This record gives sequence, C-alpha cells and structure tokens, in this order.
Amino acid sequence: ALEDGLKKADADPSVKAVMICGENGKFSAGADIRGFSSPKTLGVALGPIVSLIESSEKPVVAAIEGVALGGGLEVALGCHYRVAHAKARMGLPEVTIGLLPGAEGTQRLPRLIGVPAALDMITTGKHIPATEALKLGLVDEIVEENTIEAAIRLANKVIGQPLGPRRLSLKPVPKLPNMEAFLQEAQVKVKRQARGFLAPELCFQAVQAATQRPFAEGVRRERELFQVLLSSGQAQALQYAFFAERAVHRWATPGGINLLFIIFDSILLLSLGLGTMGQGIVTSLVKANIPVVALEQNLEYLNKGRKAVMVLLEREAKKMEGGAQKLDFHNPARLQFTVDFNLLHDVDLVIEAVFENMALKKEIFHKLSNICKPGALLCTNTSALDIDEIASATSRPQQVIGTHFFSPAHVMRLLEIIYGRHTSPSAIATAMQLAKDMKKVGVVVGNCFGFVGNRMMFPYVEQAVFLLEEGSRPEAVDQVLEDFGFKIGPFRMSDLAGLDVGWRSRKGQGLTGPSLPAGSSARQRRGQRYSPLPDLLCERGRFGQKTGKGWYQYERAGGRTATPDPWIHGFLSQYRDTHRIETRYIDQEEILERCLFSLINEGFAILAEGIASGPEHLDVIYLNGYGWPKHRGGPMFYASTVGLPRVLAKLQKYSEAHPDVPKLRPSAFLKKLVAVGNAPLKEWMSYLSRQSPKL
Ligand SMILES: CC/C=C/CC(=O)SCCNC(=O)CCNC(=O)[C@H](O)C(C)(C)COP(=O)(O)OP(=O)(O)OC[C@H]1O[C@@H](n2cnc3c(N)ncnc32)[C@H](O)[C@@H]1OP(=O)(O)O
Repeated sequence: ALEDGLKKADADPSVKAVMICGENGKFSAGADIRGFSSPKTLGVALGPIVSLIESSEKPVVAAIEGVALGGGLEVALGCHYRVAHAKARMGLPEVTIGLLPGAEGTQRLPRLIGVPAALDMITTGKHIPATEALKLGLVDEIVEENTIEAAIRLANKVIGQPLGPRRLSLKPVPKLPNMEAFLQEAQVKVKRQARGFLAPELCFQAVQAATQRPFAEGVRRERELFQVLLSSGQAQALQYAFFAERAVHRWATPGGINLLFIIFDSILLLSLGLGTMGQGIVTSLVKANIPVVALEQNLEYLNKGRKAVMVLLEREAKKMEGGAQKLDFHNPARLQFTVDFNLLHDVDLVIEAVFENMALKKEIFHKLSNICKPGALLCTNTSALDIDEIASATSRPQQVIGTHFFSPAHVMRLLEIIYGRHTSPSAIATAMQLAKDMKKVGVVVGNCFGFVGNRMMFPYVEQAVFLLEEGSRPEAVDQVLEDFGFKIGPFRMSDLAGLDVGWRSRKGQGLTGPSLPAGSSARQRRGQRYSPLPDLLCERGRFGQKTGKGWYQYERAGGRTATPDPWIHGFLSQYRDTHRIETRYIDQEEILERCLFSLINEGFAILAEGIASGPEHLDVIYLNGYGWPKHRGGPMFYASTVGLPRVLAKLQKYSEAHPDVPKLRPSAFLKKLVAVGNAPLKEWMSYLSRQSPKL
C-alpha cells in the first residue's frame, strides 16, 4: 500500500508533497515479528520501498506519533523530513530479537546522527524519547500537539526546496578524528557484552561497513549479515522470548477468572522493612509514581534505610535527567518514612519485606490483618516461604499474596507473583498490574518451596557442588556456564549473594547445624546424597564477597574481583581424601549437562504439578531473574532445541551413575513428551492429564 500510494503521488501533478503517518496515533512498531519464522525475508523486501520514498521527487515528511521502531523507523529514515510528537519513542530494536535493521537502517542512521550514536542505538536496540531524538538530529522538529498538522505545515513550507541534501543515502558518514580507534574499542566492548550472542556483533559489522563502503555496497553487506542472523537459531530464541514475555500477562484461575484492569492512580502503598530488598522496592515504587510510605520498626533502621533509598533515588534521578519524566521524591505526599504503625490504617496495599523468617512474618501478618483497612492487599516478599502458612495468620487469606522481588529490586525486571490456596483473582490482578506499573515482568506461579525460579535453581547448584566433590574446581564449573552465556557461574553467584543465606536456610530445614540429628552421615540426608561443602565453608567464615573469601578469594572483604583460591583447591582434595572419593577429570559437556538438565528436569516436574501455566512462564522467569542468556530462549526453549530425547537420555545416564540423586531422575512428564514423539514446545501442556493447571 505504501509503495502504491507513493507511486500514485509521484505520478499525480496535483500532489506537491507527501506526508506519511500511522493509524491511531502510532507510526509503526516495525515488521510483524511472527513473520520472521516464515521463509519470507521481510527485511530485504522493505529496503527498496525505503529507497523509493527517498528517491521521490516530492518532499516526503514522516509524522511520528507513538512509536517508530525497527522497519517503522527505517521508513521514517527514507523520508526527507521527520516531525515527532514529544511523547513519541524511536529505536532500531532488531538486535533484541536477534536480527539487525535489514531495510538499510544500518547505512542511513550513521549518516544522519553519526557513528557513535547510531552504533549505540543499533547494538543496544534501545528506544529513545523524542527529546533525545531531536538532540541527536534524528528528527527535525518535535511538537506537543497535532503531529500530522505540523508535518503537513512543514511539507508545505519545503515544497520546491532541493531534496538532494535530504537524501541520507547520498550523504557521507560524518567523520571522526579517530574513527579507526573508536571502532576498535567499540567492537571490543560489544563482543565483551555479547557473550556468544551474535546479533550485537553483526550489527556492529553492518555499521562498520557504512564507514568503509559506499552506500550501495554497505546495503549489500547489511543484507548478507541479516541472512546470517535470520538462520542462526538465536533469532528464533529471542523472538520466542518476545512473545513468551507477553504470554505471561495472560493468566486465569481454575474457574477461568481473569481480571485485567485495576486502576492504580490513587493507591497508597506501604513498604515494610527497609533492608536491601525494601530499599529497592521503595525506589521502584517511587519510579513508578506510586505514593509510598516506608515503615521500619525503629528510628535507627529507618534512618539507615532512608539514607540508602535517597542515594538510590538520587542515582535514578540523574539517569533520568533530560528525559520527559522527573522523579518526585522530595514531596512527602509521594514518599514518607515512618515508624508509626498507625499509618497502616490508610494504605491500599502493603509489601512486607522483612527478612526470611516464618515466625516473624506470621507475627507481622497477624498485626497487618488487624490494623489495615478491610480491602487492603497484603503482599509478602519471600523467595521460598509458604504463602498459605503466612496467610493463615490473617483473617483475610484471600488478600494475601507472595511477591518475590529479585535483588537489586529497583533493577531486576522479574516479579514472581505467588498465588496461595485462598488468594483471590482480584489480588492476583492487582499484583500483576503493580508489576506492570513498576515496569517489571510479573509471572503468576503456584505455591511450593522455592516457587519456580529457586526451585529450579536448587538442583543446578546441587550438581555444581557435586561436581566439585567428584574432581572439578569452582572456576572450571563457572567457566563452562559463563561460556554458555550466563553472566556469572554458580560459584561466583553464590559468593555474590553470600553463602550464609543458603546456610541459614539449610539450618532451618534441619540439614545442618544443631538441629541435625546426631550420628547423621556426612554426605547423606534423608536417604539422598548431600554435600556438606558449602556448610564447611560457612563454618570457616567463608561467606563469599562480603568476607573476602568464599569459593574464590577477593582483594578484601567486600571486594568484587574473584581469583581462584589455592586454599579451596587444597581443601577440596583433602575433602575427597577424607571421604575416599576418587578424583576424576570432568569434561565440559558433563558439567554443562548435569547443571542444566537437572534444572530443566525440575521445570518439567513444575509443569506437571501445575505450579506454572506453561513453559513460557519458566523461561520468562529465567530470562529476567536468573541471567539465563536471552539468545538461548530460556531453559525449556533450550531443551526443545537440544531435543527432548537427548535431554532424557542424558538424564537417564547421569541418574544411573548417581542413583542417590533424585533430581537427576527424569520427570514422568519429560518421559511422556518423548514417548509421544518429542512434542513441540507449544503442545507440551496439552499432554498433561490435568488440562487446567492450578492457576
Ligand atoms: C520489514 C523489515 C524488517 C524490519 C525489522 C523489524 O521491524 S523487526 C520488529 C522491530 N520492532 C520491535 O521489535 C517492536 C516490538 N514491540 C515492542 O517493543 C512493544 O510491543 C511496543 C510496540 C513498544 C508496544 O509496547 P506495549 O507495552 O504498549 O504493548 P505490548 O508489547 O504488550 O504489545 C501489544 C501487542 O502487540 C504485539 N506486538 C508488538 N509489536 C509487535 C511486532 N513488531 N510484531 C508482532 N507483534 C507485535 C505484542 O505481541 C502484543 O500482542 P499480544 O497478543 O498481547 O502478545
């Protein structure tokens, strides 16, 4: 239609100029992402249309409202002028779906805004606000009111003016005094951050081509690179992830109830507990423009918490400088700190974020239930505790819900929303809307120990530690998982989070410490294999980064640079001698498979139990809360690419070698999916006898 319209306009002498806009206040979100999984290569087809726009003999003006993304922005780049609404956003986000701008965008954008800014936009895929686009020279004008009228005004004004200087393909790429050095440095940075993710590196190469070749040759290079990405497999993973993230917004209770709209404008929210999690939660709420009261038990904790929150908010305000939105945190109507429990009477929603202790949480919830107004929703921030038990301390279990934030809570996008036996649909809908307003990805899951994310993480970490017992080293295990694409491996992660966290939990479960029955075997608990290695490290005060020693050594307590520690190597070898474990060489394949397949196996058990509605939910949790590499689509998607028969065969093999490790025993659901012929991921849930999961 665009092509036809342009040709008609060109042929009609009564038409003096052309304005291109989108319908319903949105310019364009780019190509239909679903189209990339069909053999048709959309990116290549749009390029000639963009060229056609640019070569028009009549001025063409883009009126950008809402968004101009991907192919949408490439269309705008073909136009001779661009007018944007002040609230519009622009970007070339193809990299985030494993591609590059394939309609000549990698060649036009650097010519318009220069290489550094273009490279930044194209390799990160970030959306920029109109104000920034104006500063960069990406748009010619921004308007507060009618964009279309403004674009027509501009079109009328420029009729008759020469179009050559407005055709980006004819412009040279602006020179930099040190282009070569700049590109070299940029490439190193892109590679370092990509960790096996191809698209950013190929985006870089396409922009580099713009600096080295004439426009037409650059376009040819862009097309070649686009084809590489299109068939890489990574693009499919990222496009799956895009739709998975949207799919998790859709949830329903067993009765089919699904409430979507809860309006949040006037809510007063209370965050209880100002430790690290509480500080991050309050910061997120302020950023989301939700009035918040932060409550602590005494003035000392309150002042400490307030100071930390203010530091975080100042930092966030700085990041937002120049943007359309301002952080309003000095206004007591938006944010107040208090030790006065009476303020609980007025709040609409409470997020309790005290430390993980069931007795304490129950005491608090009992108090909340007595003081808060009848409609108030009571959320508990917990990573593993039983929501039903917490709810049992209240007289309103239907209004109690788990909200598992991830640290740092003002940065991490994931919010696990845990649904108890009595939680009402409106409580879930409210928590989901809260997640959306906080710009987080809310995923509704059922109530079980560790919920979804941590429950799948336990067998992964367990295998990592067993591998050490059998002959590996922390740095070897971490390396394999970091090469796979994780930002940090399990041991670096454990040092960062603090080994004492798991130690406290294991003591609580009676797996170690004073409550462990006398005469318990060192390496067995309740008939299953158990590794006391993390406990032994904690007993020696090795809590990780905070104490300067853990699975690695650090430059000082609180240091961040992990170095392999000869003490650990000696300790492990002594441990193996003590327990008569024969040290063996463990290859990379075994490390990867045992860690990942045990985690995936738990995922199948979770699906079979109805704790999550589908594999997409598990993948979204892993992509947004556990650093799973995006270009691998999440653990369940990864399993589908490896092939379920292979995952099953490997689990069977490892399970036979380690019969006392239940988490290696293949889940019945995985076996069933293999038995029905390696069912594709989107059909998995149809093979469960209980068609409607708990949610
Ligand atoms: C032809 C040449 C090739 C060019 C390459 C490209 O153009 S690749 C595509 C580049 N564009 C993008 O990556 C944009 C992706 N979309 C977004 O970032 C966001 O959706 C949005 C446009 C900023 C809107 O965000 P918002 O939060 O308001 O809504 P949702 O994200 O929930 O989206 C609403 C529904 O629209 C679907 N959708 C959005 N964009 C696309 C798209 N490009 N292709 C297909 N579908 C898209 C989205 O899935 C939602 O639908 P549901 O049915 O609810 O899932």
